[in-house]
Amino acid sequence: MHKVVKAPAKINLTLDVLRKRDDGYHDVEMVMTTVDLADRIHLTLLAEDEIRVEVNKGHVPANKNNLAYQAARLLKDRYPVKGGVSIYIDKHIPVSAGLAGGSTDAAAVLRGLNDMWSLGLSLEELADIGLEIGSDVPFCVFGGTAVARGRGEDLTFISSPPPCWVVLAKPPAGVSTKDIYQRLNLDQMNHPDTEAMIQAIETKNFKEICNNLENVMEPATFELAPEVKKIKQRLIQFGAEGTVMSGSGPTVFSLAKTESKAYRLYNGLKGFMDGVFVVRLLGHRHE
Ligand SMILES: C[C@](O)(CO)[C@H](O)COP(=O)(O)OP(=O)(O)OC[C@H]1O[C@@H](n2ccc(N)nc2=O)[C@H](O)[C@@H]1O
Ligand SMILES: Nc1ncnc2c1ncn2[C@@H]1O[C@H](COP(=O)(O)OP(=O)(O)OP(=O)(O)O)[C@@H](O)[C@H]1O
Repeated sequence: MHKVVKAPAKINLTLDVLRKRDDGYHDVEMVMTTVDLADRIHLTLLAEDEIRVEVNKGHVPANKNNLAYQAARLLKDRYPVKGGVSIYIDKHIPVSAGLAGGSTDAAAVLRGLNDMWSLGLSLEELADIGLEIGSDVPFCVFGGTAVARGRGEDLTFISSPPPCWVVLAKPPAGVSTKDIYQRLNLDQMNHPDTEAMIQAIETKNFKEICNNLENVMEPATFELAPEVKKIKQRLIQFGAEGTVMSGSGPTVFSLAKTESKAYRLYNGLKGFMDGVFVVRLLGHRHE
């Protein structure tokens, strides 16, 4: 049996960090949504008890370190599954970008294998399993638009933002999520107005969504990788309606109401860097 599952990237419209917890993680409050930039996960059932991973990009691990492998392993170890699976990842989402590339691949494997192995698990149960892999996995199991709290697993779904375009700019800078969390100055940060963002989304007010984009991780990432700040400034100079960094970065994105506006930003940036994408905001849950 063979199946192809789409694994879309996420962006953080707001990202707030509230406190450090005793378990080493932080309590967050963030508004997340999905964009139409997706990996495609090819799943093929195997008769032998083996989990194989192949990726069409050299620098992504094709072994047990791959989050997609870990998702299959957790299901296979926990449920009475006969045989194994071959996972081929057709990667389109930039890696280590703040777009949850690995997490969404893991989530797609959970959804796909739940079906193919007839496990009958609910999305909530898959999300619980996903949290063992990473904090962004539960959201990726559902997709859509949600306020994520706790470590990121406490999800409240809200309506999708109005249709719009997203220009993503991923500079080559490498930043570690763990490192950025550790560098946050929790006593001194510009917290987003999460309620105002939720209101703006619920009322489909594009301008207010743009005005409320905010990410408390920006100062820490900008300090480590100043080019990320430069890209944000460039997008603002080019007339972007709203611009912010996604996750711990280094991807910065702008929202654009029209395709022509999105391509104006794209063409402006392309002169300076590779790694620029124009995609649509998805915002709705996986079918
Ligand atoms: C920055 C975000 O991408 C925003 O969506 C997420 O909060 C990070 O999600 P992720 O990459 O799935 O993170 P994980 O793989 O669970 O954790 C990586 C590291 O980030 C830190 N971490 C992560 C999530 C969280 N709520 N608090 C944390 O302090 C921890 O040091 C952890 O060791
Ligand atoms: N399926 C996968 N796709 C991409 N990277 C993976 C995958 N599995 C494991 N990794 C490893 O995870 C690391 C982080 O990659 P990923 O693309 O998930 O980061 P990210 O977009 O910053 O995630 P997040 O937004 O959740 O913090 C990479 O260094 C890579 O080696």
